[in-house]
Amino acid sequence: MKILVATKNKGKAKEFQSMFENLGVEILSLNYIEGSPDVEETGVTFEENAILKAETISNQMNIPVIADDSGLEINALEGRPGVYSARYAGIHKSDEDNMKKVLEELQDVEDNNRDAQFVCALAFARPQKETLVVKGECKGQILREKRGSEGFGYDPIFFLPQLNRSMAELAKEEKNKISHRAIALEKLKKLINEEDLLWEKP
Ligand SMILES: O=c1[nH]c(=O)c2ncn([C@@H]3O[C@H](COP(=O)(O)OP(=O)(O)OP(=O)(O)O)[C@@H](O)[C@H]3O)c2[nH]1
Ligand SMILES: [Mg+2]
Repeated sequence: MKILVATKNKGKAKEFQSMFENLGVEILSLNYIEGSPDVEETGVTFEENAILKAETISNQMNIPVIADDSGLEINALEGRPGVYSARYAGIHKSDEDNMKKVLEELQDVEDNNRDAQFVCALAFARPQKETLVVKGECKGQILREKRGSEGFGYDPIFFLPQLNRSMAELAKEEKNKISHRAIALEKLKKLINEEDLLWEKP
């Protein structure tokens, strides 16, 4: 079985592939589809943007599609970068630039006020069926400098106190057990299962 994930982010696509591996599902991302459009993320919430991406691509291709809209919310920055996480330092800036901006903004913020969470909304859009939407969160703290080289995005500056490591110091199997994306995906699988049970009733 193949599932299309409406993302151009290679880090996300890899994590989905890994999380679906033991189910025998192959994940395709928009990087495989020539000329696939950039869906404009005009929503103000993660859920709105996930629905926008999933429904636009599902309507265009007439197939079921999962989309992920995710980001980092930092309490001391009133929830920023939030839905702007991918473009926090500017549209064409890199993960490095985004991390640098966050670290600079938090320079004078005390260690006990650096709480943050990663948030992931997943939308599953299907032709002629209601779109399913779920959300997962993972709590941590923002470090003062990068640690580790796994993962993507802000992982090197996101510290998990309960594991005493940064997200970028976790092996992919470990991240894919505790991450915002893993938690959201578990919820989505549950919803799909419940739905199947409903449909299977005589
Ligand atoms: O360290 C991180 N570990 C993660 O696990 C993670 N998940 C999301 N993020 C950040 O949030 C943006 C999403 O923005 P986003 O949902 O719009 O995705 P994107 O624009 O990169 O790709 P697409 O899916 O829209 O095509 C990303 O670029 C990252 O900066 C993460 N950072
Ligand atoms: Mg995006």
